[in-house]
Amino acid sequence: MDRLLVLVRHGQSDWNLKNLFTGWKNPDLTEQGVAEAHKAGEQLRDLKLSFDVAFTSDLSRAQKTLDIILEELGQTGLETFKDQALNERDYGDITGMNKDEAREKFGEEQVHIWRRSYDIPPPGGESLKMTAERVLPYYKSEILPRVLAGSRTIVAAHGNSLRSLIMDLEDLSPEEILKRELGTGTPIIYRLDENGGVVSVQDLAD
Ligand SMILES: O=C(O)[C@H](O)COP(=O)(O)O
Repeated sequence: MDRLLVLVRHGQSDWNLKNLFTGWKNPDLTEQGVAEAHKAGEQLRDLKLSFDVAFTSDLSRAQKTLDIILEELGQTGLETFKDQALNERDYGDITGMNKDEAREKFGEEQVHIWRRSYDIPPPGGESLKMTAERVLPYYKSEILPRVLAGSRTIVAAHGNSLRSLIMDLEDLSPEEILKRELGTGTPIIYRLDENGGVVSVQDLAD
């Protein structure tokens, strides 16, 4: 049985381009982001992959990325579940702030801790651990059972909601996930065993 799980971070958004902390805000894809989504769809098509079910967040940059990918695969109208459990990490009070300006105001090290530490949240926002605490229950109750039943599954979501899932899938330590950067619009292809363990992983960025 093919237990296929493809994860893809949304294409570049307007606020990625402007270098702003985005979190739960809802900017659109840029032209480059749209192009990245088309490329992701082409890459999956070239690998002759298709899907039985899709999952995405409540935010339009991820939904549009998924729509474009499905269009490239000739699969518009595929059964799709949208849920805020897959939303980006909430950046709290620093949402909307420029990342360079935040470094000037709070210091390089503090901003790095907010962005990449495991369990220290930005003020009023979510740490990666808190993000995992909503992503993983949703993954385990809604997504994984379908993958294990043989439904070929694609998940279009966000840098940190996907990092929290990848940490669990690949059994990474807080130190290891710290260094894991996900490219915009770049699919990662997993094949799972009957218990949900990873048999193979192919990051199309490599
Ligand atoms: O929410 C954001 O600003 C980005 O999508 C992810 O931010 P990060 O690169 O700080 O994890």
